[in-house]
Amino acid sequence: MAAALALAVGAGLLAAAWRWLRGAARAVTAGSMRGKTVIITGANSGLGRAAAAELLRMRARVIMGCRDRARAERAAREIRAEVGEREEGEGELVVRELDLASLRSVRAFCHRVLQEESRLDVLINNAGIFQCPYMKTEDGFEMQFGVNHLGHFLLTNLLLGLLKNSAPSRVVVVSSKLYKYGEINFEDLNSELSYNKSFCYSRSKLANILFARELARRLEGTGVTVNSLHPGIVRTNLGRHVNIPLLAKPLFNLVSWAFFKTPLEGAQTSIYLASSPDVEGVSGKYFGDCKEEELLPKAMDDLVARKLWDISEVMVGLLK
Ligand SMILES: NC(=O)c1ccc[n+]([C@@H]2O[C@H](COP(=O)([O-])OP(=O)(O)OC[C@H]3O[C@@H](n4cnc5c(N)ncnc54)[C@H](O)[C@@H]3O)[C@@H](O)[C@H]2O)c1
Repeated sequence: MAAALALAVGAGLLAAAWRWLRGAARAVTAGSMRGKTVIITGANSGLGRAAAAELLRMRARVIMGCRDRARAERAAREIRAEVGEREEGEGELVVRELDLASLRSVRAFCHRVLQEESRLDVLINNAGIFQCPYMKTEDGFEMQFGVNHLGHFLLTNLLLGLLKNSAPSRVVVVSSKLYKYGEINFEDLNSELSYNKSFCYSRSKLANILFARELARRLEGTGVTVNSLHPGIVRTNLGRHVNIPLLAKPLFNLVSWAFFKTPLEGAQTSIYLASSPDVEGVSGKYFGDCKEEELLPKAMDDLVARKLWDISEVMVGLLK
């Protein structure tokens, strides 16, 4: 036990030194988003919070779409304190209620955005739920598929007109490398026959990529680009439903501190896709560490992507 602990501490120190040497803790993005409006879902925690702070630093008007208003207001206050006061027109942080597990809430959020905002330059579909026990959304969908895919599917579709009117504009979809273990099992999209929390997370993240590619195809020529990404393994609150035995917690914390990315490091690809001139006009691609990456054939299956789109339209009530 003592030897294992010493080994973990040694490895942790080595990893920390490596991170320091390569300067990974520094933000790699810079530039101005002055005059641009960005929506980030799940912006009060983890990757979304880090992206909100960076985009505010870059002078964007950032709308934080969050489920829990009090937590989101607290996060917004903290971010403003970190970033410093902004002059009028030099960036702003706005909190709006958005529960992706409720189609009613998604519709209300979009209704308010369409009433209040004259433009939308970037939509970052970031919020996510990971490996929760079997639960259903307000509308009766399996929670991970409902929040990670269907909620964002409706949200994006309802905001498409504003994105098109603001073109060139961008949709950024936060997926995960775990998509590799998912399948779009059309006969049980709601997991009524069986539920496996890991499979359902992976399936929802595969759905994110198929959605992004299909949306990119549908938006060709409109000036709205759509790309998906995986952020790497990041130290956030995403694992709140994962039970780690009490005794293993210190070791897990040490390993995650040493080897996982910080939220700011993990958010770099989202920020890059939202703001960099390098990806102007690039659409339908998948990124990791700010570089395009190859996808497995299952994530490039256009027939599955179209079928998923059609079924999702019916599930969220866009098509009767
Ligand atoms: N952390 C990682 O290692 C990792 C790896 C791959 C992909 N991701 C993806 O990154 C994204 C961000 O996750 P994170 O790691 O920052 O985790 P996080 O838990 O810190 O943040 C997730 C955010 O989503 C919000 N959210 C959850 N359910 C919601 C709902 N019903 N309505 C509105 N918001 C809701 C949470 O409140 C939170 O703000 C997720 O899509 C996740 O799948 C994370």
